[in-house]
Amino acid sequence: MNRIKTAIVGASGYTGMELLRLLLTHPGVELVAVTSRAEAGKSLDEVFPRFTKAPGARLEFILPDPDAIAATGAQVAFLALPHGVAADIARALLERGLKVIDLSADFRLRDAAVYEEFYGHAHPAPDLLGEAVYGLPEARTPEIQAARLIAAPGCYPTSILMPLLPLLRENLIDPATIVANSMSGVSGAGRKADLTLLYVECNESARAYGVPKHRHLSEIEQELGFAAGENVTISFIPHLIPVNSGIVTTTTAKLRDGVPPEAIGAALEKAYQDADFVRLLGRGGCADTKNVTRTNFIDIGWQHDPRTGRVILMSAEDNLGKGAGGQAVQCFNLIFGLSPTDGLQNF
Ligand SMILES: NC(=O)C1=CN([C@@H]2O[C@H](COP(=O)(O)OP(=O)(O)OC[C@H]3O[C@@H](n4cnc5c(N)ncnc54)[C@H](OP(=O)(O)O)[C@@H]3O)[C@@H](O)[C@H]2O)C=CC1
Ligand SMILES: CC(=O)N[C@@H](CCC(=O)OP(=O)(O)O)C(=O)O
Repeated sequence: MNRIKTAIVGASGYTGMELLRLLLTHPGVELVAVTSRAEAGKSLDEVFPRFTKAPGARLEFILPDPDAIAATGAQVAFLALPHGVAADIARALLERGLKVIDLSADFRLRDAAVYEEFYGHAHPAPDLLGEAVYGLPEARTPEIQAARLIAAPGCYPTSILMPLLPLLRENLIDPATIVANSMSGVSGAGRKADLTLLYVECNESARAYGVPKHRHLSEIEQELGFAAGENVTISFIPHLIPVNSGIVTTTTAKLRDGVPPEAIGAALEKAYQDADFVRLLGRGGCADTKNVTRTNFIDIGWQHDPRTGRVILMSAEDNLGKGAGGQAVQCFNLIFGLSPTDGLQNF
């Protein structure tokens, strides 16, 4: 079988490293380019000794220059770059005939004005927003299969949208009552020097941040709105906790009048019973990050509180896995007609 010639742009960061972990042994992938400005000229195993015995470990980092990337024959590029930077490189690679799977936030929103409101600068490529597909595979399989440009969802949004979308589509909950609390490991903030992310600052610390308007609210509310068929505004409170990776999210919302609690479990089963990477824990199942880190799974449990009339949804994923690199590889498998689980069978 011809393997797909693949580039990772921004391969020296945390999501880039997770993509390397998944793609170096993916049966359908030939890794032909990895980029980093700081590491250009060094080989993968020099930068990441953990990959020393992996096939392709001697591949050298190059600069993130679109011509140089295209010259390697790459057919597809994963962009693991900061938002604001990814859009220009995406455009240049699309113009050179590559497909692009962007892990940044640059193409997740349909409305450039909402991007500007939440990201604080004008959208760098508003003309491409119309064709980008929000890459949540369980919700958009046919669109992803046909796409040239994928916007892989954010880590928090994935953990919030996966349990809520089936309930909103079936009109089981009141969207105005949704409250989501998430806790994330520190790798969610990227591999960068930042005083607040130093070991001593984080390792005995747990705190909320980004309140009341974390930038992920923009895509969460966009996607919830599509499912509900109306504008949706929610409360979302992220927290930083002292683990390397993993996100656990607890979301509550009021059931619509007359909806029996069992309808929640039935809607989740209907949506995800055949999904390769969703594990339903049933009523009372409390999702735990320890069961999902280093995998592409999202675990989802639920409970009903008769005192408040609220459903409680509990989800856990790896922010670098289902929240980023793993989900991007799921999209890659769909685009190239590969087996959905290729490269992702880590337990
Ligand atoms: N970490 C996470 O859990 C998640 C992250 N994401 C998103 O994925 C993207 C990557 O995140 P993450 O891996 O954490 O980030 P990192 O900061 O860990 O890595 C960023 C990468 O981009 C490169 N880079 C940085 N600035 C530029 C630039 N101006 N031009 C070209 N290359 C650049 C860096 O290498 P160098 O500086 O050497 O060029 C590095 O390889 C971000 O958009 C992030 O928001 C999405 C979901 C989850
Ligand atoms: C713990 C932590 O800092 N998490 C990051 C998650 C954001 C992220 O990676 O998301 P994008 O892909 O949308 O940029 C944050 O809150 O900014």
